[in-house]
Amino acid sequence: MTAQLIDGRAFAATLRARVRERVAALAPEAGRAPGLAVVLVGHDPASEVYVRSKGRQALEAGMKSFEHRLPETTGEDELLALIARLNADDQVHGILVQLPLPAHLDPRAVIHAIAPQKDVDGFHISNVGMVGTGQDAIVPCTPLGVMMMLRSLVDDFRGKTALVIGHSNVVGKPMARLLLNADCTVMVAHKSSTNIPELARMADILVVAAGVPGLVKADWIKPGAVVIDVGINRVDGNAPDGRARLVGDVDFDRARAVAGAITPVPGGVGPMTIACLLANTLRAYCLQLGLPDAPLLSDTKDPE
Ligand SMILES: Nc1nc(=O)c2c([nH]1)NC[C@@H]1CN(c3ccc(C(=O)N[C@@H](CCC(=O)O)C(=O)O)cc3)C=[N+]21
Repeated sequence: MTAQLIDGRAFAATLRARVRERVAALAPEAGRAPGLAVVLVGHDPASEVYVRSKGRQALEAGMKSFEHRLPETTGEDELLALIARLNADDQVHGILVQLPLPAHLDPRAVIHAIAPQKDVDGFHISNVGMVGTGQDAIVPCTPLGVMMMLRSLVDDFRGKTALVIGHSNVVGKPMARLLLNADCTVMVAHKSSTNIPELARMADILVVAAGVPGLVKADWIKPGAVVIDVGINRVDGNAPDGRARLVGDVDFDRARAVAGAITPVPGGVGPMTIACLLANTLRAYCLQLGLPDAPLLSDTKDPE
């Protein structure tokens, strides 16, 4: 058997088109468009790439994009003052502070300074707590994108068993909560747990967000399982042009022969993360303006 490839670029393109249509219908005048502010402190080259593509995709969706690039040496007071201004700015409906922050800045203090209704990353304790208690809230972009892809493949989460490898606040923990909210049976493993292979073999749904290239071996995978690879690791060499290439946390070439469906890296979860940021910005806009907030992709089975 060869696994079905889950095309994250196609899902993301469909979601972006739906966001664009909804924005055009809700805010025909540019002056009233949803606005996304992205804050980048310092010069992490990978972060700069994401900031640029977020800004470009926001504009393509008919939104306004505000970029704030601050020097590496920015003090916490200065960053908190910027967030206070963005919280008060009625052109800004979504605020994302790019992580990781330089070591002298406390990410918790910064995240919790963002108004929860503008927290399009879904990292504020208020949104985290709402999702944790099964309430409607702004959901972190990566797990949201994963749920949208899973919904197209899994008819009913009841009776299904999932393993999430990695328990970060950004991916693993919210991922586990969303699967629980969908009535899945959920296991969460630390990446260095010695019994991961046995746990994985029980999983109908395997979500890997460990940041370890090739961690998940083909013989850990239950035949026919849905495998979602959240890892984005840069490894040197091997690309035809000798440059660094991206690989996931799953031994993809061998896993393909066992899994029922699998996401590639690149072109899997990554593009959905950015598309979900736009969806969250639209959602935040609707919440702030008291507009109805209809589902975009989560309720559909087919990305076409
Ligand atoms: N507050 C905050 N929120 C984030 O969501 C956030 C962040 N900080 N810091 C950095 C990480 C990283 N991240 C990615 C998003 C999309 C791709 C993506 O689209 N990747 C492409 C490949 C891109 C390439 O070629 O480099 C793919 O997987 O196909 C990757 C990484 C969001 N992050």
